Amino acid sequence: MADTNEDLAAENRALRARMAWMLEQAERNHDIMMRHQAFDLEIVGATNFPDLVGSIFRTLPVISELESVTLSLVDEGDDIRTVMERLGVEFSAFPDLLFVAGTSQLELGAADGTAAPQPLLGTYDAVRDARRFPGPAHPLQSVAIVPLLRNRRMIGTLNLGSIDPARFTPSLGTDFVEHMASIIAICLENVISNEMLKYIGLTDSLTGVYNRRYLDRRLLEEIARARRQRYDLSLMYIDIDHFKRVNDTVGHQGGDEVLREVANRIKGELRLSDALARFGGEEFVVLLIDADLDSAAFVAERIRAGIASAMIVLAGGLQVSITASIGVACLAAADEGAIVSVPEIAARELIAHADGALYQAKAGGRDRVVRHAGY
Ligand SMILES: Nc1nc2c(ncn2[C@@H]2O[C@H](COP(=O)(O)OP(=O)(O)OP(=O)(O)O)[C@@H](O)[C@H]2O)c(=O)[nH]1
Repeated sequence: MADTNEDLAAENRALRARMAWMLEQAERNHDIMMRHQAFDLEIVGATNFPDLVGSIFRTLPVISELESVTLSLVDEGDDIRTVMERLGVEFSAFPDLLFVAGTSQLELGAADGTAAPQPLLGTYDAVRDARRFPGPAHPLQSVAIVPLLRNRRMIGTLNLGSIDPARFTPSLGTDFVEHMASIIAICLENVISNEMLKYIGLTDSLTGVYNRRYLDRRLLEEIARARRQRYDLSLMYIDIDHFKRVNDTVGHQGGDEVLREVANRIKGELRLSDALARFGGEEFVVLLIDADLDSAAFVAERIRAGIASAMIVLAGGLQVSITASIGVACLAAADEGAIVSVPEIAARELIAHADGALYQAKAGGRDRVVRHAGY
C-alpha cells in the first residue's frame, strides 16, 4: 500500500514537472511568436532601404537567438547598389548585406533553374557557406539558407547561422523560416522599388546626373547647413555654346551623346560632396560645398578647359569640338546681408547671380568663366 502511495506521488510529481515544462515551452513559444509579430510590424513599417536592412540585422538575430543573420541580394548590373549609393546609403554600415550578380550565384535550387528553390537546412559547410557568413568568425554549426521569392523569382536568400548544431537540421520543418523570408522578400521588393522611384524622380534620365528638382531641394538644405557651420557655398551655371549648331550638325541623337559626355567631364572635376544637376536643355548647375568664389572659379576654369580641350567622339565616329560658358557666384559665410535672408531668397539670388555671370560670359565671347562681382 505504502509502495502504491509512493508510486502515485512520484507519478504525480513527474506529471507536474512535465506540465510545468510544457507550460514553460508554451510560454516561450508565445513569447517568440510575439517577438516575431513585433518584428514583422517593424519591417513592414520601414520606409527606406537602410531602415529595413538595419532592422533585419539588428532585430532578427536577437529574437531568433542566432549568432549570424545575413542577406544575399541579386543585383544584376549593380543597379540596386548604384542607386542606393546615389541616394546616400552607406554600405559599410551593413557588412552582412551581400550582393551577387545572378541567381545562380545564390547556389540554391536546381542549377538549370527549373525547380522552385527550397530552403537548405543543415550542418555549416565552410566551402559552401563561408561567403554567406562573412562576419567575425562565430563557430557556426548549423545554417538555414532560405530563398527570398517574389512571384516565383528568387531575389536573394536569407541566411541564418547558429552555433547550435541541432538548430537547423534537414528534417526540421521549414514553414516558419519560409514565412519569415516571404515577409522579408515583400518588404525588400517594396523599399527597393520605392527607392528606385525616388531616384528616378531626382535624376535626369539622359545624363544620369541630378535634375533641377533635386538641386533646388539640396540647395535649401545646404544653405541652412552652411549658415549653421559658417562656410561658403558656391554655385556655377554651365551652358554649352552654340548647342543648336551642334544639334544641327550631328543630329539630336548626336547632341544627346554630347550632353552625356559633357556631364561626365564636369563630374570628373568635382569632389564627392559637390552636386551636379542638369537644369534642362544644355544647361548644367554645380553646387560646391565649402568653396569660396576663388576656388569655385578655379574649378570652373578646369571644367571649361576639360570640355574644350578634347574633341568628343560620337558613336558613329564623328568628332565634335565643344566649348562652354560658365557663370560662378558665391554665398559667403561672412556676408551678413545674405546670411539674414530666408534660404529660399538666398537660393534664388545665388542662382540668379550665377546666371547673370553666365550671361556676361556669353556676351563676352563664350568659352570663358565669369564670376559674379558681389552683392
Ligand atoms: N540633343 C538635345 N538637344 C537639346 C536638348 N534640350 C535642348 N536641346 C537643344 O539645345 C539648343 C539650345 O539652343 P539655344 O538655347 O538657342 O542656345 P545655343 O545654341 O546653345 O546658343 P548659346 O547658348 O547662346 O551659345 C536647342 O537647339 C534645343 O533644341 C536635349 O535634351 N537633347
